[in-house]
Amino acid sequence: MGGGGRGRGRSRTQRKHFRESRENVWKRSKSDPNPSSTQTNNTTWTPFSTQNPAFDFYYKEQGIVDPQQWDHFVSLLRTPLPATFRINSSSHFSDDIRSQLENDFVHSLRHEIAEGTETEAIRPLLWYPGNFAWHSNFSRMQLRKNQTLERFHEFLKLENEIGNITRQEAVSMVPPLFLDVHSDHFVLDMCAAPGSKTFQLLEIIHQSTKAGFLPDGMVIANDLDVQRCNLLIHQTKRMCTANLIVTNHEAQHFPGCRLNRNYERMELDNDIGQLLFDRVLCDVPCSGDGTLRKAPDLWRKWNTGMGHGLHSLQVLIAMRGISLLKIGGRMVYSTCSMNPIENEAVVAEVLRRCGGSVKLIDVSSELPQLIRRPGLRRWKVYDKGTWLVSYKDVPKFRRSVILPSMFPSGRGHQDLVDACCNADVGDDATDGVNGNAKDAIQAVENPMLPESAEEVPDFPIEHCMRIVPHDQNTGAFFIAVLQKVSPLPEIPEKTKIHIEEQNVEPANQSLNDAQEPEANSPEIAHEEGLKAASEGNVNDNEQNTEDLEASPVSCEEQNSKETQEPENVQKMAKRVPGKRKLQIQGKWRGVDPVVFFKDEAIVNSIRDFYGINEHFPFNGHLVTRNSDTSHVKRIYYISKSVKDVLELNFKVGQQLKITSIGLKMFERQTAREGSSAPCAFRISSEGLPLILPYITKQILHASAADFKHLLQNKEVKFEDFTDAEFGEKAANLLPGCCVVILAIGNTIAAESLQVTESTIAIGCWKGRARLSVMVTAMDCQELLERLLIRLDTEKGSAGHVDKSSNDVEVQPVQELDSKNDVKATVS
Ligand SMILES: C[S@@+](CC[C@H](N)C(=O)[O-])C[C@H]1O[C@@H](n2cnc3c(N)ncnc32)[C@H](O)[C@@H]1O
Repeated sequence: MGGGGRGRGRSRTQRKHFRESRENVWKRSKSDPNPSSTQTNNTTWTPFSTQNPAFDFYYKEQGIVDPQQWDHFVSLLRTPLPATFRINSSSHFSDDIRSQLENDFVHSLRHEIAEGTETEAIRPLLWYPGNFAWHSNFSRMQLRKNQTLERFHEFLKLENEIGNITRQEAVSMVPPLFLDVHSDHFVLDMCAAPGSKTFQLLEIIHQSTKAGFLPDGMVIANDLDVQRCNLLIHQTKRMCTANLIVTNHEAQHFPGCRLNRNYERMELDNDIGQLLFDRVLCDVPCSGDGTLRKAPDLWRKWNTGMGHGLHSLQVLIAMRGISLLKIGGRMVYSTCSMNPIENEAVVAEVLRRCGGSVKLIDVSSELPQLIRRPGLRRWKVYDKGTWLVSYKDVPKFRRSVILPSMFPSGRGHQDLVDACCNADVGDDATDGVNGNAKDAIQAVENPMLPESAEEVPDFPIEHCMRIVPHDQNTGAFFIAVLQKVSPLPEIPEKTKIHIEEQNVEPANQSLNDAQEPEANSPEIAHEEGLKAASEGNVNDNEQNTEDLEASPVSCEEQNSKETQEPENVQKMAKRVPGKRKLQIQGKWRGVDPVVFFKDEAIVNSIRDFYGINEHFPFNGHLVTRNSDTSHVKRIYYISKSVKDVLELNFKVGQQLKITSIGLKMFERQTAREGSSAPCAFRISSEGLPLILPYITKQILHASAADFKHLLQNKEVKFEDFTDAEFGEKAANLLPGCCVVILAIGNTIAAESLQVTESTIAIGCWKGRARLSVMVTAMDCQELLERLLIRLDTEKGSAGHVDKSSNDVEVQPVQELDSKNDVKATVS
């Protein structure tokens, strides 16, 4: 999906204005003379009136659509995209959500909206495994504005915020599915922000994990843009995972973290000697023209130069991904662009550079219900008003911009390299894409290039997949699945430096336009995202973080050619201006150190207070973002896999620039009564599901009536609980944090209750006279929904839950606290 900073650098007013102008782009009207408009349930949509003739011209000529399908293709591109969403397959509540959707919305919406038609208003996306993904017949704007859909829209918003549902464009869900991720895989998501695919990868990794356990795998989600990293952190925070590291690197220079060969093998307490991945997702920055349906304003800006400017960066990122892949590992390369220069040309160039060590896999038998088209075998390059069929057609003065690798055969590549090393850069060097004309590479024409040679790739490039809007009413996407079958060939040093440097667009400036659609996608959190992200572990220090910046790479590792950090990192740092310079390896000032938390006194006090049994591993699994452990406010829990990577990172001189790691497990809490609570740390809502099966003290089991009472009132005096015995037990707890579990049926005897994945529990604070709930209003609202569904199921009533007959007061969403945890009002 086209990424890049929509909303970035805009003021609140500018953003509001921007949202409004976007809404005006698709104008709604009752009478529409335009034959290409779409009729949906009595609402007629007039398509955006501005077309881009260059777009039509380019894609018609590239032959991405059969001429007889062209009108259908364009009419769909000009029609708003139907909203799609996915139930979090690893969520404890996914069964509840599914039954709520089926009971409340499929039937009622069909009845109210689509009466008299055969079409269901919402239905499962059949190609998505397990039918976790759903398709609606409404665009996002229809969902927002149509009153009949209001309750459904509120449901989607709430469940999305909580993390049980993710609103995501259907085609954007495809690339992670072709990665074939297993729960024990180490996965790298190279260009991950805003994180919709990262979330999906985490879902897959966690899918069959039992309560209280963590999968063996992990995900590293990386993005170049620090602000988009914050969106990513906000997005993935909803997953409550201990198996994630968020990093902030240029993907093409992602560190290899290879241990010095002289490192004593004996000292390794794990098997990781370098950072290699089972799976790599390479969802690169692109021109984003496959997202026109949700970002029609891109149409105005679209031009062929966008693809040209990104091609080299895309190749570099994909090559780095391949080099970080284990032998036998899979990499998915994807874009939300239809442009062959960003797609087939990149894949073909990667295959050429990898010389047989990487294969393009035929995945036609996977996800059979997903309609896709084969990759193009022929395409042309359009530059300055001319179609170029082969590199030999490129005028000399354009050879800094139009590269051999943009053509199907890729021929001319070696000539370009040779020319780079030999040729003088003359005065005729014109504007390179990156604006540094003097650095532009000059190539000489290869007189040996056979005139008649057919311009097609030497690879089965048709194994790539193109998803187009008019096949299944979606956006457009390009996907290629690659497998590394043997080590990469050694690249001559001279060539390598040249390849690294050629024609790389200064990403932050030029990508902004191209990436706007992604930034405006439904899956992006809005302002709250940034706000909440700052509550993540990006910055946990109260002191000046400048002093604490991660140390630059200091190891003298003897990297293999394959995993070595490209030598020109420092050169790049000198070349790039301002902000980007700060973002080069370990130089970004806002990132706090990651420190293993080893304060035994605190750890023991937590263990004793909650009676956490010894099966829950603490040793080496707790980290903080503050080197002064006496001032630690938050303690994060990391999985064994993340711990192994972190230990490796320390051994190689902290090459990884980590912006977020692990799951917030404990948070310092001071009671209003002063220091009366024996334990200074409360369990955070995010960490509770993981640690719950191991807690033996400070725990209560409430009947549905008392649980509901707590959720509705947030504070309940001990004597006000329906069950007097429960009130008494609550009064007898030690002051401070405690956990209240919803009892099943009429059973509240603790011994008969087993914590499972679907157990509902909340953190509370035991004060002098009352229990106070320590979860957000939004979490309360969501838990009440779950409670009602459970009660309904227990009653055995089939079908619809009539919320109106229940005395639950649901709070309006806008009043909700954006924080995940709230401080309790301690009595
Ligand atoms: C297509 S978007 C990624 C969308 C993301 N995979 C998702 O599903 O939410 C591309 C991302 O690449 C990032 N990016 C651009 N240049 C990059 C680079 N050189 N290294 C790493 N990330 C980069 C952008 O900030 C943007 O967030």
